[in-house]
Amino acid sequence: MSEPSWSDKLFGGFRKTSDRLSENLSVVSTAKLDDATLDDVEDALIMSDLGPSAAARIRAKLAEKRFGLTITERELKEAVAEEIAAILRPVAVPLDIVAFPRPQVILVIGVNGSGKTTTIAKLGHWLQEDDYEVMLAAGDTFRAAAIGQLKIWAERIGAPIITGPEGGDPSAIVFDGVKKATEIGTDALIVDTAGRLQNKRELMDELAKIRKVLGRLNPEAPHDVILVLDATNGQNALSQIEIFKEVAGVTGLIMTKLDGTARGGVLVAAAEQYGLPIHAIGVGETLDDLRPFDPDLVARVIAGVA
Ligand SMILES: Nc1nc2c(ncn2[C@@H]2O[C@H](COP(=O)(O)OP(=O)(O)OP(=O)(O)O)[C@@H](O)[C@H]2O)c(=O)[nH]1
Repeated sequence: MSEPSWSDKLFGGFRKTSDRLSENLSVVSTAKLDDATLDDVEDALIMSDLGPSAAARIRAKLAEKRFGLTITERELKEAVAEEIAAILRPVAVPLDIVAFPRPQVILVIGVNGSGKTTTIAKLGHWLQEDDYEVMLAAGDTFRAAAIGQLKIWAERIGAPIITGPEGGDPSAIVFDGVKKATEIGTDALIVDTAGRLQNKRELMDELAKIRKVLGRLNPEAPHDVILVLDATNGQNALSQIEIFKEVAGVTGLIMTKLDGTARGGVLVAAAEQYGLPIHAIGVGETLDDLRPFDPDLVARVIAGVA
């Protein structure tokens, strides 16, 4: 049997999300696009985690283009897909390795369990496939388990890793990482961090210290601060963006666990509300399950017309 194509896999992963939106939109069936129908569409979008702001925007666009026309369910879904794509396109920004001098320093933050460690490994693997040399740094020194897990992933992808003792100073590890990466000409240094939100002050202080230490080696670093979000958290993922944006200067997002959740609509809410680049999406637990963020395909999959 041949391997499922990427869009089949994406569609499979997003099935619960698209089923939910389809089900919510099907209340509309063939109908005249009047205020009452538009209300139903807006409610369906909100119930599917797209958020009130994206829902209002999509409603307004549908009204602008088709008010008073009779529309089939399929046409409605096509039209919704088009408006979702319009929201997603501006934030679909691939992660480019452009730092000069090398390495490009990529800090990865996110609450425990968001998929941060796995995403670091997947991202490393992805960059290696594009012929970049990658190094990892175990800056989450808060838990020994985090260091151990990252070591295992580093071995699996065959990337060097900089570690320190549990409870050690993350900025010292990052410093060592940049020095070593510079010495051996590594393209990207991907840094795991302890993304605890319980204490904003501590997190801010820790990141400020990392920035200060990095600044001594390269004022441009860190080049990227990527927030990893777990889509299954739904609206809660949005409040994490809000907080991390404020305390950590997030430059981009990766949303994980889009496979098997009905809450993938939150991707659209995040794009609409925050406008931060979405570099990639995670749709599974293996190394190949980090994927470029294709806004048109994702929009069609969410709307159930892929
Ligand atoms: N289904 C699915 N599972 C994922 C995805 N990304 C990560 N996971 C799983 O989510 C769990 C948590 O992932 P980790 O990478 O350990 O998350 P973390 O944020 O580093 O968590 P801690 O190690 O607890 O801080 C693991 O079981 C991963 O296999 C994804 O895209 N899809």
